[in-house]
Amino acid sequence: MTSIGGGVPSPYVEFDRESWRALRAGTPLSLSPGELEEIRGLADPFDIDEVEDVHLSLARLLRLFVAGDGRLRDTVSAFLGEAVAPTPFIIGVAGSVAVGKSTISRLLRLLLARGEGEPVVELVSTDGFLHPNAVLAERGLMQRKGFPESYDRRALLKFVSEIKAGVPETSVPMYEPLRYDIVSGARQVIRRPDILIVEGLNVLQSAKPGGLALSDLFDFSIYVDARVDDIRQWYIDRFFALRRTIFTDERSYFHPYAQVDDDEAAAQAERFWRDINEVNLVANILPTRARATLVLKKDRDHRVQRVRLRRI
Ligand SMILES: Nc1ncnc2c1ncn2[C@@H]1O[C@H](COP(=O)(O)OP(=O)(O)O)[C@@H](O)[C@H]1O
Ligand SMILES: CC(C)(COP(=O)(O)O)[C@@H](O)C(=O)NCCC(=O)O
Repeated sequence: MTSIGGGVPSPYVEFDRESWRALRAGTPLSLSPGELEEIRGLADPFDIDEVEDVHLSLARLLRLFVAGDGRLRDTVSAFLGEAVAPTPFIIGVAGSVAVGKSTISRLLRLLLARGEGEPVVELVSTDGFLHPNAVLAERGLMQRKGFPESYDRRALLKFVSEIKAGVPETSVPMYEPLRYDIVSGARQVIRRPDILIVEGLNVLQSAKPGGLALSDLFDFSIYVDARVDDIRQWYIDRFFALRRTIFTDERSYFHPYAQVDDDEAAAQAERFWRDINEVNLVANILPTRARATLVLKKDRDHRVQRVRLRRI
């Protein structure tokens, strides 16, 4: 048993990369190099070793959890003497800006969808629930994008509750990173998936006293973790990669940063990191880490080096 210091036993089982990899237990690699390229985020050096060493074991564990959920439902059905309809299995993926949540979520979606019975797996990012820029500006929150108060938390909770309740169809608003804003009127339609992945900075926030938190509806949650200084560097590296790509588009909110010199761009990226994203990480996101079922800890090179799994 691992200890959390002072001799107090830890509620987690901890694995290094090698011992976690062994838990893949023959799970086949069902992903081509082309598919890996498609799901990899910009400036994320994610590679096939990462899938083989980390995510196949994780996919196996998630499938076991989904199967266990089904057995629990059978138990309740037996108790009630009538069949209880299955509800979607909900997975939350949390962590800082620029930590690589989207890549991991896209990969899990693909791996899980290729499991036995080919379940329907949907992925929703919480950015669609950000208030539009006009609302953020009116509330003085433009420098707080990504903070809990920058989201329509009620709408997000309603959406996940609807999914958990098994509604046949629902939809979520859409965010366009290029324009840095909600696309007015656009919706992503979600039709009763077997598994839903909800990815975002704040998905593990706790509720106000007496309230219901999003994470109360999760069947499994993952926190993607790394040292703050390493994430800062990844944020800046990605800002430079975006400068060479998306920011060159005149419609990009960040287009002005494609036109300044490298020193000015670096200074601006540092400011965005220090004044917005690091404050949010330290004040709001990191404190939710202990609520995750599983923590993936990345090293400086973006490679997962340790995995912590909560004892159930
Ligand atoms: N300014 C931007 N313009 C366009 N795309 C962006 C911008 N910032 C981030 N992205 C993209 O949005 C996605 C989510 O990024 P982020 O919220 O930082 O989470 P993470 O890096 O953990 O996936 C990533 O795929 C990233 O490449
Ligand atoms: C869109 C985000 C708030 C992330 O949204 P999420 O899907 O995690 O809810 C974030 O990527 C972002 O744009 N932050 C604003 C600060 C910045 O531009 O760096």
